[in-house]
Amino acid sequence: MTTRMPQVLGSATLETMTTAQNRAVLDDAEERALRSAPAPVEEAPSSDEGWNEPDETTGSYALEARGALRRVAGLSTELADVTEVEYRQLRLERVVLVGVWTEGTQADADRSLAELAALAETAGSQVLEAVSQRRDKPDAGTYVGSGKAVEIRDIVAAAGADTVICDGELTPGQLNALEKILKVKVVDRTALILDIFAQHASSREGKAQVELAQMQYMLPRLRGWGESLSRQAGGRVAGGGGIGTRGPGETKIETDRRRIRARVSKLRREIAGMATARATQRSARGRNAVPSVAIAGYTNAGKSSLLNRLTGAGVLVENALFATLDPTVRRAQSPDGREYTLTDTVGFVRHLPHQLVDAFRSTLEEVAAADMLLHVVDGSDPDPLGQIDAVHVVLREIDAAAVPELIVVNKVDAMSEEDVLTLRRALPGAVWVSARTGAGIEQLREIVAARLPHPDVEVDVLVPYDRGDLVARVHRDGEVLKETHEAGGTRLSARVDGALAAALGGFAAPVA
Ligand SMILES: Nc1nc2c(ncn2[C@@H]2O[C@H](COP(=O)(O)OP(=O)(O)OP(=O)(O)O)[C@@H](O)[C@H]2O)c(=O)[nH]1
Ligand SMILES: [Mg+2]
Repeated sequence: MTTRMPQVLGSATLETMTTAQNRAVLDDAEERALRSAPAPVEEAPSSDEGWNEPDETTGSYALEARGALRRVAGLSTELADVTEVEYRQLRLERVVLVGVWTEGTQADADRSLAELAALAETAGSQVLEAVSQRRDKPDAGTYVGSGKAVEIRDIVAAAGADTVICDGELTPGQLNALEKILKVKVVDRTALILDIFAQHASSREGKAQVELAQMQYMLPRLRGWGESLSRQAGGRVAGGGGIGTRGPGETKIETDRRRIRARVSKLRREIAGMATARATQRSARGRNAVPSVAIAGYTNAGKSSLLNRLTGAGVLVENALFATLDPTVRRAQSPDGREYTLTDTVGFVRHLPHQLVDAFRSTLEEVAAADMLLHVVDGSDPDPLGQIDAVHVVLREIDAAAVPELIVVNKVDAMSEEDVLTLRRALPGAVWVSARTGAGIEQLREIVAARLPHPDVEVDVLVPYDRGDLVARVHRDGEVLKETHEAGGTRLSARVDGALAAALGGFAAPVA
């Protein structure tokens, strides 16, 4: 009695349209798309591999398709081009924030919304209102539940907002259903963070990584002509759309999907190439046995400020979330003269979208490959311990949990004495600094120096005065325990790595 195929599509009709051979390569959605497919309106860029798939360009339906209705360019509200992804077109200007909290205290919920507000402002929008709701779990259909959604609609209308941002990652269905009720654009936290990353990416690698993450986010959320394919493919055929709107919309979606998939694999290859280059640089540094220290931590904790303070790097510091996306490597020197590298990295956040962790994996490898981690925490934040937990979650995800970590509580200048005392009890092993005033920085340098991996060969050598280069190398790469100047040269007792020990091999000091 009931058929799964939409009624307008008799399989007999399909049979007459396509050859058996063609049908073999078409999936259900493509078949439905072809049924009313207009001639392709635009040409795909030839560089996008995967675009010229046989089912797109060959087959007996081509003639039929040419006789079908053509879409008139410029009247469609859907995406004109996959590179203009949906959320880039968002104008997040006047927004209302909506949160659902399922666990924790009211204060936790408020903090989460305050962070969402900071994210929204960083993305360039003005926050008009924020509402949160306590539920056992988000409503599967509308995230907040349909009754609450109606209340929110009134708030949105009264505030004159054009966008609602939900504090979580919503399913495409939830986003759709909410938009229907609220009558404004609905965006989730993941889309918001992706938007900030897109605005801040500047290097070729950063841009490619952000685009990859955006594409991954967008794939399951493509919509055409106001209806989402996933709703239709899921069997719940939308009532209002009708034959004419549904078909061409789907065609475009399938086309976009293919192009996005092709773009995703191209981006993956590009990013892998750039990651290889960086891994080579890293292993070159490794060969010289220069210890590496990575600065990681919650976004806006002051990581870049700390790098600047420790090395005079001149890296961008901004009171904005995710100001830094590209890793910056600088040389630093310990008080005893040993060199090491310091790497500034992208900041973390609670529930960092998995698409971003995945796309930025190669950048984050800098952290996993480091000898030591300076985990910078904003001590003036209302919830520093929560930030530390969130950072640990991401560190585990990128396999960096085993790297020795030194907690650096920053912004002590902005903390009350009481807060310092409380936090000191919770973080007994931490170093306390202010990148702004310089307080605690010397102590930090010393602790870092003491914790750097120690070269493992102890030597006692007499280096002739014409080999000042070797003495300099010992100072730079090794650890000098004792140095005296004697008639025959510089007498050094030091700890060095294997390569340097070999270079010093011929200068063993005479036993006294
Ligand atoms: N009061 C105070 N503010 C600081 C201190 N260190 C950094 N800041 C401020 O904190 C904000 C963020 O600093 P950044 O160094 O950009 O922080 P980040 O961790 O690199 O941030 P992202 O790259 O965005 O993740 C800026 O407004 C800094 O001026 C400090 O010791 N005290
Ligand atoms: Mg930074």
